[in-house]
Amino acid sequence: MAEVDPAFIQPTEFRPKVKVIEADEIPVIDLSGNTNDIVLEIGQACKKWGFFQVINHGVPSELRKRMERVGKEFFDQPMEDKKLVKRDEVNPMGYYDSEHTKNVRDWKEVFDLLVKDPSFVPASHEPDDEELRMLTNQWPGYPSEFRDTCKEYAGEVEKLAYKLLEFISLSLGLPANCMHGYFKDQISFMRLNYYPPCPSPDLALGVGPHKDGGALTVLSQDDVGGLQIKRKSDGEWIPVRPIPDAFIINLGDATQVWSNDTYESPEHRVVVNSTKGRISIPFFFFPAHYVMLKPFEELVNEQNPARYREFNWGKFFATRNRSDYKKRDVENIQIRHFRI
Ligand SMILES: O=C(O)CCC(=O)C(=O)O
Ligand SMILES: [Fe+2]
Repeated sequence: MAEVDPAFIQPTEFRPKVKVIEADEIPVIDLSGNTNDIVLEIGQACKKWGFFQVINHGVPSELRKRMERVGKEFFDQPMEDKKLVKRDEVNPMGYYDSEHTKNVRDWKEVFDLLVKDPSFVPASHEPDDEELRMLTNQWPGYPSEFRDTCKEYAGEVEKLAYKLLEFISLSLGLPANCMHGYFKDQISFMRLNYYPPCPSPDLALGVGPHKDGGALTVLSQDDVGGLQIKRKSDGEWIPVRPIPDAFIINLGDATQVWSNDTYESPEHRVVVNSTKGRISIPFFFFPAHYVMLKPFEELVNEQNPARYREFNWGKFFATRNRSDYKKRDVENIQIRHFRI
């Protein structure tokens, strides 16, 4: 990716401004404190931003560094070696460098892996097609510790994801474990993102503006920076400052639906720069394919009726993923399409 091919060029309204706002910051929450305080802080952060960072989260710092190192070693290989584990129409897991967000190509390379191997997802987005497809991981031979490190890291981050789900449930006034059952056959996946230096960071984006789909995302970023969140009050793009050893948490569409819009799935994007490559590792905490998404009954009443009709998470996921391979002319599916 030496110079900017027209496929990467964002429409004018999506291009990043060179000057960014530094004043406002998303909250940093210490998970070693008292549960009531944590729940209160998480509730406030979810309402205002849908984004926060956590420290003292229980994931060993050494493991995270190891994960970042093996990820970097993988991406540093020649392209022909990375292509040995390239994803294709049959297996969407593995390496690829041509993802599109909103039909513009992202300036990044990616390696995707399932947290549960195998995972089962709908074979197609067609509503009446009940066939399932089995997804499995493919692993690179180099670096040799890649597979074990990914598994160990995903296991630790999964524990953190469950813990966060409990805090979020409590912050909505719901029982701590009210969402656990949805994740028994979770289709969560983990992604290693590598954003190479870009000769025209004013024209392209690492990831275009989007919302994450699942319950929540647990994101590790290195010290380079580039993630930005769209501030609800004025639409400004606010950078999410790298904090050593903190994880960034953002809510996804499923939580927006479950909470009946008490919380929103925030829009975010990634800007790139001309000098430094960047690694980030999101863990997308996704329910099982058969889960039907709808607002929790406890959060619905006459004054506050359900804002979404019930829909199947697996079909939503399958419909969204259709746009990954090629440019499409139609807008990708969004939860607002299920609004009542
Ligand atoms: O790289 C990042 O900081 C965020 C990436 C992201 O938003 C995504 O992969 O969904
Ligand atoms: Fe995202």
